[in-house]
Amino acid sequence: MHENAQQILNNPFLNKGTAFTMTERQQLGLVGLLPPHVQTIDDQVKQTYAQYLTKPSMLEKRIFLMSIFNENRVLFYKLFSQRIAEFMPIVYDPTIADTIENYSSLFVNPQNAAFLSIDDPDSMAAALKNTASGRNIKLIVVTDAEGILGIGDWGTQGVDISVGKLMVYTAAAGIDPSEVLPVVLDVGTNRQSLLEDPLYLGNRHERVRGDRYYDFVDRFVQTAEELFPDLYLHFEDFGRSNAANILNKYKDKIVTFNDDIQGTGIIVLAGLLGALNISGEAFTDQVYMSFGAGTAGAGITQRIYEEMLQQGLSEEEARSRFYMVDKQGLLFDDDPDLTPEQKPFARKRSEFANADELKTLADAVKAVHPTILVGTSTQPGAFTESIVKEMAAHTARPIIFPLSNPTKLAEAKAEDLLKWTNGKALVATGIPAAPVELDGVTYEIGQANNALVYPGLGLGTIAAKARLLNDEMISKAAHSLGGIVDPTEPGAAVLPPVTKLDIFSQTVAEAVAKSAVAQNLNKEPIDNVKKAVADLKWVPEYKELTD
Ligand SMILES: NC(=O)c1ccc[n+]([C@@H]2O[C@H](COP(=O)([O-])OP(=O)(O)OC[C@H]3O[C@@H](n4cnc5c(N)ncnc54)[C@H](O)[C@@H]3O)[C@@H](O)[C@H]2O)c1
Ligand SMILES: O=C(O)C[C@H](O)C(=O)O
Ligand SMILES: [Mn+2]
Repeated sequence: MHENAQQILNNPFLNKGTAFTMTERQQLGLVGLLPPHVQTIDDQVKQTYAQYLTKPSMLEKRIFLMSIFNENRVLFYKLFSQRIAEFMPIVYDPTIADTIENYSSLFVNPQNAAFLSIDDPDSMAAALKNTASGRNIKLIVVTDAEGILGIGDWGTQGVDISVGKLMVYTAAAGIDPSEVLPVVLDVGTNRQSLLEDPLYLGNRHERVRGDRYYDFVDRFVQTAEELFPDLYLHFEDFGRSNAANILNKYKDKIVTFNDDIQGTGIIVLAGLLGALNISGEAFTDQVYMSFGAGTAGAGITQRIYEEMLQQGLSEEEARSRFYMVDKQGLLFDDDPDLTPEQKPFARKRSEFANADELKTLADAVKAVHPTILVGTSTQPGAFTESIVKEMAAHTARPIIFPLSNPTKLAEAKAEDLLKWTNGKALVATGIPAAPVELDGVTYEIGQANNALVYPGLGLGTIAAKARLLNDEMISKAAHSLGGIVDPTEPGAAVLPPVTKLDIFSQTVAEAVAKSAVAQNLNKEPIDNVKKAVADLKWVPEYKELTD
């Protein structure tokens, strides 16, 4: 046996399985290691998909697809890119939540992720080098797993969100899978059931907080930047008390992105622009209510506020359009528990005769009459029939986005929102939702999930070799999604369909890269932005491994 043959078969970036040609088999020492018939990638895709169909549950389907991912990246992405809309709920949200909750007991393969432990910070550079293994890393998704989706703290098991987000980057935007690195910062977990689980694979202690935590994050950022100079650093699912701090610390220095704050802000803004395109109402006339004013809720609010300014409102006028509701009820400026991100949007008690009574969403909706209601609260069913009907009684086309993930945490179902409002509600959901039939109209439901924008945003920023990812680029990303849906079509969705994710990721990327170049943020000259984006795109085809 050729000494590298087994290594090649075990390397998912090189392995082609039965598709190794006869010449490759001879030159690489693979003769006899594979059944004699050489398959094409299309044969492999057909066979793999047929096996996939035999798996009885979404979780088993995901486990099967991940076994292909573990063994052969090109085959995995060939299959995924042909069936993006079908596979998204399996590979990504909501099924990914099940695999995160069960990560330790399901563990078979580390999936080329870097596990960085706060108990061993001195090994960080070695750990990153070992996992990169000489690859030119341009994109990292890092999590500390304190706020995974809406399911909370999952310690080391949260690594799957980094792996999953990166899979969508490649399937949607063609980011080269050999140039990405999923990372988990294991700083402990406060989930007692994990600490007590004999199978738990992470550090068995409570989350480290304060300076030691921030020093560890900083050491990670510095080390990653040194090792990978062209890095786009994506932060995912950090906790409410850290996410914005980390973004604010680094966003003016390096190319960094917080998906829950910025990605969600972009997709919700795009969804609102789509909804108002359908209703014909003005953006600046809207009254916005955020239910669940945490990382995502505050990030979205800030983006919508920036848009109000851009559309001509003064800061004071713009602020007057926003209301935040969290556990306490409507947020007021005398509340000592407000987060720094909530403060600018908290109201004065003097604005309401009954301010002290506004302790629930129902009270707040009744007092404010919002035209837009966005849920990022992790409270299932919080958008009740009576709340929705109350909202619809005061606005012709209520815009309602229940965005909490996964499915079990959504504030409402699209179907109910349409039924309760006789089809008037303009709806988008965090997880995919089937079309709704009502009174002879088929309502397509847009998916307001940051996965619809972060791949294009990353592709555009990397293609432009931008020094930073700034607000202007973010705003352009949100606006670029307009014009894909025909708003005159009855039941039109507020956002473009996931079936076109690969196409509009390109659109987003071009808009973002163009903005970077227009602002002189590109580190190297670029004459043709479209070409720069197209040239970066990786396609899932086998490359000849012989010389
Ligand atoms: N669709 C998307 O693209 C998208 C993006 C990001 C987050 N999300 C979802 O949004 C949810 C929140 O995520 P996050 O990262 O902002 O988490 P977070 O913990 O930072 O924020 C959640 C907020 O909800 C508040 N909350 C909890 N119980 C409440 C109650 N009973 N009433 C009102 N508010 C309550 C919390 O106090 C907190 O401020 C999650 O379910 C997540 O999956 C969706
Ligand atoms: O991961 C998702 O589905 C979207 C978002 O980033 C979330 O945290 O819910
Ligand atoms: Mn997230």
